[in-house]
Amino acid sequence: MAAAAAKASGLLVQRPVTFVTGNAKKLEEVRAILGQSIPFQSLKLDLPELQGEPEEISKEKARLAAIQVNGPVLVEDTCLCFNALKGLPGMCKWFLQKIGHEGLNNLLMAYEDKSAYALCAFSFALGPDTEPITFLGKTLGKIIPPRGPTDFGWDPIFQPDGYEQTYAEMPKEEKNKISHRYKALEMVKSHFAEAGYNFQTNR
Ligand SMILES: O=c1nc[nH]c2c1ncn2[C@H]1C[C@H](O)[C@@H](COP(=O)(O)OP(=O)(O)OP(=O)(O)O)O1
Ligand SMILES: [Mg+2]
Repeated sequence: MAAAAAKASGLLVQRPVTFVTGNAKKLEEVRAILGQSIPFQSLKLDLPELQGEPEEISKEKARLAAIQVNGPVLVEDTCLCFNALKGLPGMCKWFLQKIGHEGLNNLLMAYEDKSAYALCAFSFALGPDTEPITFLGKTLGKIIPPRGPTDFGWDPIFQPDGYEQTYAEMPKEEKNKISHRYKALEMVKSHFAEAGYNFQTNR
């Protein structure tokens, strides 16, 4: 209902948008990609690593975050999906932590098909009583033995289609122009522009 009201009149929303994540590298990219287009504050919270379809995980994260923040929240869930494994390992934070880049490569050893996609699901909720809306961004590529800096997740083993470099080897600006996160955020921006939200930036 709040969303409809904001849409109808471009009404002031009395709170700032809070991007909730426990991952500093994600936050860095979101800042770089959004620039000044959507002003937001951030909150470091480790939301539960839920399982299920990416869109549902993301929505549930937004519901949990909106309760904690009691205001407008933006969250995202990202997964790396292997086509040979029908989209698994999906919820890959624990996979990465336990088996690493080598283990993720080994998962594909039995398969010819090394193709994969990075999927990012952003969800936005105006508050704890509104249903989150989700925006998906997907970048296709393949899984390769690690190359490049190892400071962000599975970046070293993901080489996007049409590129000779892994996400990790690319300059940040390049990754941020083609990434799953960039694509999802383009949709978030369009939604914000259409809805005409006018968020108050300080409480
Ligand atoms: O662009 C990326 N490039 C490489 N690795 C990435 C990327 N984006 C997420 N990742 C990693 C982080 C985590 O190991 C898993 C996603 O899990 P995911 O639950 O979405 O992230 P998280 O738990 O680190 O942060 P959050 O507090 O927002 O849930 O993939
Ligand atoms: Mg997480």
